[in-house]
Amino acid sequence: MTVDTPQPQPWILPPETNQQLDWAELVLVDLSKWDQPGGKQELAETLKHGSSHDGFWAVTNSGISEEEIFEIFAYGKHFFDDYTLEQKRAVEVDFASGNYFGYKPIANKALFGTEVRDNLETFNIAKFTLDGRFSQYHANDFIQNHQRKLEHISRKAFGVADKLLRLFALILELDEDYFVSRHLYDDPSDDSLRYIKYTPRTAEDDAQVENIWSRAHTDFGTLTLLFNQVVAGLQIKLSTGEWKYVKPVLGGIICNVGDTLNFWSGGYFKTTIHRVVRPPQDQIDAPRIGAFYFVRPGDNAEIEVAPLPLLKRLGLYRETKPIGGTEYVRKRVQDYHNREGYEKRNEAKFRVGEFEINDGFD
Ligand SMILES: O=C(O)CCC(=O)C(=O)O
Ligand SMILES: [Fe+2]
Repeated sequence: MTVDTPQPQPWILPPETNQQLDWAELVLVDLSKWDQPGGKQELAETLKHGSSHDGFWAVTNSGISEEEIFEIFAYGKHFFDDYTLEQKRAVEVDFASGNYFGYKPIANKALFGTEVRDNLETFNIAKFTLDGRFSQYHANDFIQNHQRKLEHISRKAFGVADKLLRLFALILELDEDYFVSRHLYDDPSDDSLRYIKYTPRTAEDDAQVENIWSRAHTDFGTLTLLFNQVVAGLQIKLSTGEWKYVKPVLGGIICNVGDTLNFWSGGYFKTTIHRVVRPPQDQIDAPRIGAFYFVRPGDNAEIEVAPLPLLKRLGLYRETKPIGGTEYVRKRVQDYHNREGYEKRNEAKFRVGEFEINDGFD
C-alpha cells in the first residue's frame, strides 16, 4: 500500500425498514459472558437452544465492535464500487474446481428457466495462512492494497467462530477443542471472508422469479457468520415450514449452522434453510452489501457422525464411513454452482458417501 492507495469511504448504514415484517425470534448469544464464572456453560445452554431448533442465532459483544463492522462493510463497498471489472476479475471464481475463491460477476446465471438473470456479485477471499498457501487467490489489486486489514478482519471473524466451535463441543459433551482442532485458521481449508453486492432488478423481473434474490439453500460448511445486515430480505425456514425474516441486530453477527456440523452431530445441530427475497419498497434502493465469514472443515478433517454417548442416548448415532471435509464442500459447490443457471430443484437430494441433505426447498 502506498500513500496514493485509494481508501474506502466511511460506511453509511441504510435506514431500517418501516414495514412490519414477520420477523423470526432470534436467540442472543452474548459473548461478554465468556470469561465470567460459569459463563461458558450458560452460553452453551443458550446456543443449544438456537442451534438445535432452527439453526439460527445472533452473537452480541463478539469483540468486533459496531464501528469495526461498519469498517468491514466500507471495505466491501470500496471493492465493488471503486475497482474496475477487469481488476475484480483478476481472480475469477472457477466453479468447476469447487473451491469458490475469487470474484463472480453479476448476471452470469439464468434463473428458474426464465430470461431473468441473477443480481449478485460475490467475492470470496481465502484465508491468509502463515504458509501463504492461498496467495494465488490474493493476486487482486484490492487484496494487495489492503492485505493487512483484510487479514485482520478474516482472523478476527475466525476468532468469533473459534468460541462458537468450543461451545458446540461443550453442548455435545465433547472435549472443548474437538471442533476447533478440525478447523484451525492456519490449516488448509476452503474458509472465506465473503462479500456480496445485490443490485435491484425491476419489480417486473423479480415477479417472474417469485421475488427470489437467492434461492433457498443450506450453507455447505460448518458455520456461517453474517455481519449485521439492515436491508431486510434474508428469510429462514422454521421447522414449522413458515418463512420468517431475519431482523437486524445492531453491532451483532447473525450465525447459522451448515451441512458439515449437521453431519458431525448426527442432525443434532440443524443446517438452516434460508433464502433472500426482494427487500421491502422503502429499502429497495439501499445498497444491499453483505459481509460474511464461512467456516469450513479442514482439508484433513474427517466427517463422520461423532460416536458420542449423547448422540447414542438420543438415537442420532449411526456408524458412518468418513468423508473428507474439503471433499464434501467442493462437491457441494460444484453441484450447486457449476451450472448454466439456477433451476427449481424440488425434492432434490445431494449426497456424498453416506451423507445426504435436501437441496430442494422451492
Ligand atoms: O445475502 C444474504 O443475506 C445471505 C446470503 C447467503 O445465504 C449465502 O451467501 O450463503
Ligand atoms: Fe447462505
